[in-house]
Amino acid sequence: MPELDVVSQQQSHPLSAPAETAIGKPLSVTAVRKTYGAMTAVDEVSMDIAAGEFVTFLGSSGSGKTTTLMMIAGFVEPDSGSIVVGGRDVTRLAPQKRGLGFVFQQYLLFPHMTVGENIAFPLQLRGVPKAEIRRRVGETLEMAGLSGFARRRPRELSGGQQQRVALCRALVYRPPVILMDEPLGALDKKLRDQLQTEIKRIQRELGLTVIYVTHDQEEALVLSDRIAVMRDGRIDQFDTPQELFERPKTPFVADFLGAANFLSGVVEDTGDATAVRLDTGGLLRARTQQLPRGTRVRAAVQPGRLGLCPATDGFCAGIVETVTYVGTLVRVTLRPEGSAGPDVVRLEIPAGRAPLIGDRVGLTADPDDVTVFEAGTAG
Ligand SMILES: Nc1ncnc2c1ncn2[C@@H]1O[C@H](COP(=O)(O)OP(=O)(O)OP(=O)(O)O)[C@@H](O)[C@H]1O
Repeated sequence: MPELDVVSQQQSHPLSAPAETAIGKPLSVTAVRKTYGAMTAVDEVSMDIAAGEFVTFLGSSGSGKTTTLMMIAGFVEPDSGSIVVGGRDVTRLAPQKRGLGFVFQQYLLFPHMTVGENIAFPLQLRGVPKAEIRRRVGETLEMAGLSGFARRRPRELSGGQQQRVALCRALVYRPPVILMDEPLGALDKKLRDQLQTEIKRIQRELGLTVIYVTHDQEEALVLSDRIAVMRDGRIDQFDTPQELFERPKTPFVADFLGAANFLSGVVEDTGDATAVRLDTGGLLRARTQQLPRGTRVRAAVQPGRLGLCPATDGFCAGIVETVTYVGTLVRVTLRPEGSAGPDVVRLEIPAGRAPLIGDRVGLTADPDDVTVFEAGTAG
């Protein structure tokens, strides 16, 4: 049984603990709202997060990610709505009474304490006996690859090491839910990739529930079981990375996650697929949404889902403007023919099929990869 697998993995882990303390708890946010004067920072956000799930709040600056996280943490009081962790309503509880762990961008380590003392601190607060503290600090350092660093002070560590200590300090008392706000934001890409892998490994091994804030799409895609895409204090869509890519519910989601191409047109035919007569003249088929004939629409296609064909065969023809090699892929930009289309269409295709700059080519797309939005849909 899968549940037993999770428990047995945990028991073999250095941070092993009874299942009821080590496995993450579910969390429900219901209609939380926060205003600052006339500004609505978070507008009736609701979500149910399962035990052991890794959820990311993704959105541009000012979309309400941090405010939502801070309401869950207890540092910001919601105007209305409720927050329930593991069946307990914590909406009006002080942060330290919620039993949650935090890791923020600024590591917030105590500079006068050693690494070991920093990690021991949350356990001391909870009155854990000294011998037990020593054991748990040692185990946590080992898990984070920091054995041998216990006596150093934070200033004697690199940024990545300090961030790992901050992670250890959040993990050491085995909180059922860990909240992370751009914890890797200050680090360079290589270190970020490495720590992303570690965070994910630890989260899986301990079965923790994690809520993670980032504005970095790639980071969200790598880490998350589900992503809440936020805009203007609301959740546009809360789904798995695959669903967000394949079935974006708004143009904003299509654009934010994949830098989609948008092509305008009018629904000409419905049936097995929706046929869209594009402003550039061609016919594009989409299987995703049925809209009445004559509806003005925008069709979204991700760059990786477009293919090249002879200029006369595709739904759109154009001239290749740039070809950029990115490993085994090439990024191609195409200037579509006709004055009514987008300025440029972006494709990402295998390097072996790269066209030449100046080639006149056509575009193809599988109807399953085309999402159609009514023109005027927000975003
Ligand atoms: N204490 C505050 N007083 C007034 N306005 C605030 C306060 N905190 C946040 N806001 C506003 O609420 C909105 C949401 O802010 P929030 O920090 O939640 O966004 P965010 O998505 O986390 O952005 P970022 O990625 O830039 O951190 C913003 O417009 C912000 O200016």
